[in-house]
Amino acid sequence: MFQTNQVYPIIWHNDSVSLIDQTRLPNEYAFVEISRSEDMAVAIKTMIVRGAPAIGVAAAYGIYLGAREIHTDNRDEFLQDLENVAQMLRSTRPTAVNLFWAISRMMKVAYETIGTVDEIKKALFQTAQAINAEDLQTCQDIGNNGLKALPTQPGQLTLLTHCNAGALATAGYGTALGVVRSAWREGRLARLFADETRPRLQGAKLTAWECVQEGIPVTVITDSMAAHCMKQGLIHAVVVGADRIAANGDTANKIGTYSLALVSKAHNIPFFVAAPLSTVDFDLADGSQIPIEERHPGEIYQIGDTILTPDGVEFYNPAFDVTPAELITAIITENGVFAPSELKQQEARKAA
Ligand SMILES: CSC[C@H]1O[C@H](OP(=O)(O)O)[C@H](O)[C@@H]1O
Repeated sequence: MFQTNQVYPIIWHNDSVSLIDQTRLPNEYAFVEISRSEDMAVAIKTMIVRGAPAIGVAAAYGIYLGAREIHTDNRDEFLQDLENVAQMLRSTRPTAVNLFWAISRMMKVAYETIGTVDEIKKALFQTAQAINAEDLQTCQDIGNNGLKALPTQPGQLTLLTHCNAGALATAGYGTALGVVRSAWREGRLARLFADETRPRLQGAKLTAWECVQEGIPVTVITDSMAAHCMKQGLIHAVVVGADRIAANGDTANKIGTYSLALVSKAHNIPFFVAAPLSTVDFDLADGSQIPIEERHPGEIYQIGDTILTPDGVEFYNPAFDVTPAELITAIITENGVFAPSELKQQEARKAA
């Protein structure tokens, strides 16, 4: 399952969780060892670990780490204290539904495990490990299903992506970048264009880094260049990730995705969303109620030690936007490729 030459952002190692510190890439490939639930919450909130599926996996381990910190043999007391851990992890970031899905799955195991507190803790550890392994397999399935969706272009494709929906944003392999990886490995990809993705620059820093690791030709552009590249005929298709997809296919993803979908439509370029079913919120009829995280304005006005703006200005820093289903050509999942209107049929196949 886990191969030595691949990128895995979250690994259980030496009785703690080893996270790639994504805030230090691409200049440093460093790890943070997490052995306490509070530290996992900080790692998610500060984006040491980020990406919808990845923060779901991280939260799952966070629940287990929290369970380990509870010292009682009384089941009711244990479950009450574990609820407090779950609430702490739920409060880290509001948009990616994978976080809430993973916490819900872990808490269901805690309540449904008949046995001692120690037996519950063991079941929680096994479930966190399973969520990690399942997401890796899911991403590989998404990548392969993406091959059926991509245009059958004479010659090789040039794709464009936004932000980082790669191995770093998942348990490994990636969703949107998983489709790119599969196309590259099948000899169908000529080049990837990566939006730098202001303000956190996940495209320039993380997607480009993943491509260089794998030898995938990558061109980094600023977000505002995407329309021009499309008008020049440089882009054959767009594939992005997702943080929360509503039942009708409306999709919340990194800020800038909505405008990318609009220009894709204007240029009649296929626009794909690649995501596991754990990213679909079937309880939401449409995207109007998806909570959009607002982050610190410093992400806008500061890069490194450089302050970009004068005093006296205001800032608005929504980390995500919502792309309406009608702008999405298809949603690529582990179960296949679906038009947004077909997504509802997949509800029964989503792991509880
Ligand atoms: C595999 S989808 C990851 C998804 O999450 C990213 O957001 P963030 O970097 O803020 O966690 C971005 O929206 C990606 O598309």
